[in-house]
Amino acid sequence: MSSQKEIQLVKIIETVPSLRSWRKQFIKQDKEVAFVPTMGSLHEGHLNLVKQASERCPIVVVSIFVNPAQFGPSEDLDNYPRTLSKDLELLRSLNCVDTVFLPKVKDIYPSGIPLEIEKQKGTFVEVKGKSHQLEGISRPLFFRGVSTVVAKLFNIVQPNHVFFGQKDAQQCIVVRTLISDLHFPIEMHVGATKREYDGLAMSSRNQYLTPELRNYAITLYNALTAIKNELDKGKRNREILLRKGYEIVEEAARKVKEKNLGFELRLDYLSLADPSTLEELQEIEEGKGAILSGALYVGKTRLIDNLLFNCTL
Ligand SMILES: Nc1ncnc2c1ncn2[C@@H]1O[C@H](COP(=O)(O)OP(=O)(O)OP(=O)(O)O)[C@@H](O)[C@H]1O
Ligand SMILES: CC(C)(CO)[C@@H](O)C(=O)[O-]
Ligand code: BAL
Repeated sequence: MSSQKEIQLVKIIETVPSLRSWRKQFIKQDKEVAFVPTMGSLHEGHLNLVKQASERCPIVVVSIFVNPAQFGPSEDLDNYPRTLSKDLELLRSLNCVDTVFLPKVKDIYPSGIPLEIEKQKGTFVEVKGKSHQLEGISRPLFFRGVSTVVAKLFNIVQPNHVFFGQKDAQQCIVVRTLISDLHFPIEMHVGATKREYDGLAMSSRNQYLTPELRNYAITLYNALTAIKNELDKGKRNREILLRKGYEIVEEAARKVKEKNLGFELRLDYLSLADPSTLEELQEIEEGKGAILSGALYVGKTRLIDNLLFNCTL
């Protein structure tokens, strides 16, 4: 008998009909399928979701698709990191992924997908009421793009369980609503945010950061942590809470300016929002929770992060 651990082969599927016909066998075998949608450039945050998926289901599908519809016309679609061979290596090394789905843009968007909304044709999905706040203020078409691709991928993969990361908190809320409103027979799971040694949330976009930018990328997490500490101490007023966060960002931005580092540290927003409505809270009522989140431009790189207070996604 060989002492070597059996290495599981990872199937790579690139077309919708092949994915569908591969998927069919598990319906007949009554085996549940877990699905982890990604845009690739994988890191420990993604891999952790994949491991959770394999603990839940015997069959695991990961998709890698950089979805044009969720990028604004002046965002980083062209530069978004694409590291397919390394991604496949990482997924193989986990030894628990059955199939990696790599669809083509033309198959997901048969009518094409220009980034200008007036030129778009075809079918789009919008989760109204959960998409216009927070991230939706800075990225007005972002959740329309996410909801559309997620609905298409769910229809193609037909998963029983799907896994998303807390790092993209509003995305979790939008997808949960979509699953419920469109009656997808899917159970959603949210994995905790994986962080670097100093607390920076792992993100594919961290690859854009030079060592100098990386030193300041932690500012958002520091601001959120300071606010969370105040919450834990019993403070409940928005102004008092957020002031702590603004001070931390202002201090770091001042340092960047003084040192003449050649980039700008700019806060996009800090938010203290109701976990169900996503509306901004003036005061956190007794027994209620909040989503504490923000976005920070570190040079040209826009990073997001969040911490939860007395709530889940
Ligand atoms: N640090 C993390 N911890 C846990 N899950 C994560 C983390 N980063 C991303 N995810 C999750 O992985 C899935 C795929 O995300 P995506 O491919 O966009 O990666 P990303 O690192 O979030 O990239 P981006 O730089 O675009 O934010 C999403 O459900 C996302 O929430
Ligand atoms: C869910 C997703 C894969 C849709 O493109 C993307 O928004 C992401 O990676 O978080
Ligand atoms: N993880 C979210 C993908 C995006 O920012 O486009």
